[in-house]
Amino acid sequence: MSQKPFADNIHWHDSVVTKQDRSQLNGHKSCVLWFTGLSGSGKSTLANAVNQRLFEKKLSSYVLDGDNVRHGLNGDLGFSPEDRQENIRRIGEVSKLFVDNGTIVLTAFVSPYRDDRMIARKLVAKEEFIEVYVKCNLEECENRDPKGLYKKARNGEIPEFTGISAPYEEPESPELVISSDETSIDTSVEQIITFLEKKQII
Ligand SMILES: Nc1ncnc2c1ncn2[C@@H]1O[C@H](COP(=O)(O)OS(=O)(=O)O)[C@@H](OP(=O)(O)O)[C@H]1O
Ligand SMILES: Nc1ncnc2c1ncn2[C@@H]1O[C@H](COP(=O)(O)OP(=O)(O)O)[C@@H](O)[C@H]1O
Repeated sequence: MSQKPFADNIHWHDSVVTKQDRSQLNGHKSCVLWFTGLSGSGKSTLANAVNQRLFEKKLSSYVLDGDNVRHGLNGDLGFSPEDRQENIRRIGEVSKLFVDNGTIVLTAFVSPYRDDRMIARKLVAKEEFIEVYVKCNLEECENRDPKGLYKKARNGEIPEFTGISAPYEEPESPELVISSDETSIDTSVEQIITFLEKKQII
């Protein structure tokens, strides 16, 4: 079966209200802040802290979080490489819609495979995709173990666990690297906000 079996019968509708119109209304540009890193590295913590700062500045932003999205939209997916790819593909498409809506979307997914992250990157314009590598050594992630998952993974209760029994491919040229095992949450948030200001997104 072809990947898009109904493509011939589907037609694209351009929106009358454009992304530029929405950006003008919001007073800022839109983008994807794509947080990637090991479980426990701090993706959710940082994405939510940045989101809070943006909210306080009265900017339009939204967090898409791995755990939450897997409860609904991607509830049918597991953690095989194929399922992770589909997970990231869907999140990429959802992010694109948010960007079109003029929103700064912050995604917090392990997204361990370079090729999958590249698929998400290519869905939006070059300057709209900001890969944020939340770098944290495995030992520190295991010490944090906020959900007790590393313990379970070490006990063999969770197969294909990233960092333990499944790979994490480090980003080669991310727009931002946050060393969360060396940098405080506040300083990291500042680093990301400063980046958005420097790029004149906000
Ligand atoms: N096998 C395995 N490997 C990695 N992570 C696992 C696994 N099983 C469950 N979890 C929990 O699910 C969260 C990762 O989901 P993601 O959607 O971010 O994963 S992925 O991007 O598709 O790889 C991840 O959330 P975070 O801890 O927030 O990263 C884990 O809590
Ligand atoms: N500098 C830091 N940056 C981010 N998180 C940190 C930092 N120091 C400690 N933490 C803690 O590490 C844990 C990271 O968990 P979480 O944000 O859920 O990670 P992830 O979403 O990557 O799985 C949280 O309990 C957070 O408070």
